[in-house]
Amino acid sequence: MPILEVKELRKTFQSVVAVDSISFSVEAGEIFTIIGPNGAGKTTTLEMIEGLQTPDNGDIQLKGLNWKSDSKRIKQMIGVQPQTSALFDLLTVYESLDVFAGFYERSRPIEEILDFINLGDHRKKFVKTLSGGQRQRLAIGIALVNDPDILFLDEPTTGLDPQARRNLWDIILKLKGLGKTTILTTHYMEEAEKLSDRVCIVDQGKIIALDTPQNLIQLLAKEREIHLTFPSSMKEAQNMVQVVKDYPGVTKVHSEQNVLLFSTTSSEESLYQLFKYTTENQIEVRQIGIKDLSLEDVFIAFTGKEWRD
Ligand SMILES: Nc1ncnc2c1ncn2[C@@H]1O[C@H](COP(=O)(O)OP(=O)(O)OP(=O)(O)O)[C@@H](O)[C@H]1O
Repeated sequence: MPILEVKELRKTFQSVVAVDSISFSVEAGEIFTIIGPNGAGKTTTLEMIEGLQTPDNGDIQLKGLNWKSDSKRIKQMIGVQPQTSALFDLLTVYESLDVFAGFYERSRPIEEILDFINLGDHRKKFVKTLSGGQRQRLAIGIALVNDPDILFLDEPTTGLDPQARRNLWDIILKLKGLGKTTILTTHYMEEAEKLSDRVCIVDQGKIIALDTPQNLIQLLAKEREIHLTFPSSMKEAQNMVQVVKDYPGVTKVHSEQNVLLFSTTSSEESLYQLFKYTTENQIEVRQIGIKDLSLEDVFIAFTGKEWRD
């Protein structure tokens, strides 16, 4: 049984359809990422699952329980990362965790959480003196106080510098090591690609693609762009255009100075023939490149729009 099941979730605000019939399920232990541009409906979706907003329509099951009849049990089972603006500036790191732990019947030892979020040395620091990354780590610690099975992290790395973002990635991956299920939202494609078991791309309240990052990229990977750089003369690159254009699967080919560029739907076969030809004819190749696709390419392919961070 999935740990979370969402069916045909819908939420409107006056004339705005924020979430438009979204359905998905998440297995225990997954890092499941909802990614989409500003206003796509990520926070609204998350808040409905967290019980903070009531859907107009649809069904949410957390370990088979629903908010209407089992809210007390669900609250013990989920961990929600608070907005860092909701932290109390005049409490210390330790006190912040202690206050939140008091809200629950069962809590994880605070020392263990401090260690987990790498704030052990800062336990006596006031929240107002923490860096952005440290605040976000504290917010994850707060989500962990009741030792939940499922954690909800809403854009935990927005606004952080690259190093602080990477430190947070390490913590999110450690959550997986503890066996937790994490539902994450982000604006950052690279983050979704690095962390997620599965990625759900949303735009204008609808799911436009849902799969593992690798499968999403694979969907588009049928055609690859390959480029070959020859030592200096333009002659080889120009001559090779004539050779490569007849290879099976080649859809486009041209040369730019000493570089040959082509697209092919059967990259292995094309490369095999190409290297056979250059070896037999003793043509030196200086560099070869195959363009890797990213989740960003997937988004553009599905929506026809440029990705906007
Ligand atoms: N309380 C509200 N009242 C009116 N409109 C709302 C409200 N909450 C969200 N919306 C609208 O619903 C749509 C989805 O918003 P939501 O915050 O869920 O998107 P998001 O993907 O989380 O965006 P962001 O990345 O900017 O946080 C937006 O058009 C937003 O303006």
